[in-house]
Amino acid sequence: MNGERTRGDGEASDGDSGPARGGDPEPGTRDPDALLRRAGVRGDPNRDQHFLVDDRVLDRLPGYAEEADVDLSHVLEIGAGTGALTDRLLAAADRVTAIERDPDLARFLREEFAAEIESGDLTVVEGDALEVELPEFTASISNLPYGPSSELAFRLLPEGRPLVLMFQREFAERMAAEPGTDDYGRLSVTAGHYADAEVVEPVPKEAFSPPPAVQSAVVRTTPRDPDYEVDDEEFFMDFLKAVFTQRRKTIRNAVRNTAHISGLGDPDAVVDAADEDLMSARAGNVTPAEFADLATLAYEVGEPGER
Ligand SMILES: C[S@@+](CC[C@H](N)C(=O)[O-])C[C@H]1O[C@@H](n2cnc3c(N)ncnc32)[C@H](O)[C@@H]1O
Repeated sequence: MNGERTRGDGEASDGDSGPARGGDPEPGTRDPDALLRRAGVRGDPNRDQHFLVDDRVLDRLPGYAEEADVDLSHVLEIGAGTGALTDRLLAAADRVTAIERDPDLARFLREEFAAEIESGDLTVVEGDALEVELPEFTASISNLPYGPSSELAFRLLPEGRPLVLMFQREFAERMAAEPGTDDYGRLSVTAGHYADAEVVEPVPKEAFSPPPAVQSAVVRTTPRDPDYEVDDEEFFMDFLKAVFTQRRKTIRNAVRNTAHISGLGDPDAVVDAADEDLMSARAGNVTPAEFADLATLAYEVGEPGER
């Protein structure tokens, strides 16, 4: 642990730790405020830049993977910023690959972590994490940029690796929600297709500089196969998207009203062939396995076509 300092307690004192004082700091000891000062940045919310400055949260993030016995031989970090989390990851992992889109921050990371790059412990990839080729990694631990967080999560989840990711709190809770709860929705089913998801820590705005507009939360996902089978994964995802656009309607009406999204040529055939009770339910109460059975039936009898 790096002490019990939190944001705003007036103890931002070790601003001279790190290379600026001469010598290379031990991984896991860099002060987040000092990194911000050395990088000379403030964080631009328009570029999804909210840097973690609470040491306790930074210290706990790799711990969520460690306590789940996650293989940390090659950790992927998306959106490395000034490297406060990168530094903690270097202390916990054998090897880290850090992706950062902002060229100024990528340059700073290459300077700040020159020794770790030189030793092969760290690779800095400058680019958009939605576009660059991802390396083979054993886990990802990231404070994600919130703008593309959904796309990034669904880029990572199919890789079948454990993830510890910071999201907007509402997104995190929807991702981990169970059927029958207010938060349960398309995101819960689609994320649950790849992994078990749990919210391990809510994180207040004050943990970041600059503070974001909304609260955050850390989600840990553990990959596993779903307890159902679907013939066509793409159709399953489109079918979920379709019926959840009408979550207040019965599944019967949702299937009928959303053929333009699901691509079903004959939604009535699906309604006629499906279980009556299921057709009278609402999407928020239907389990992933029930959705999978219904999507399989829809694929067989509903004439899926162009989407
Ligand atoms: C929420 S900040 C986290 C920074 C750092 N990991 C931390 O915890 O302090 C997100 C970072 O992702 C970067 N970023 C934004 N969009 C990105 C993208 N599409 N690909 C890679 N990095 C991105 C931002 O420049 C920013 O440094």
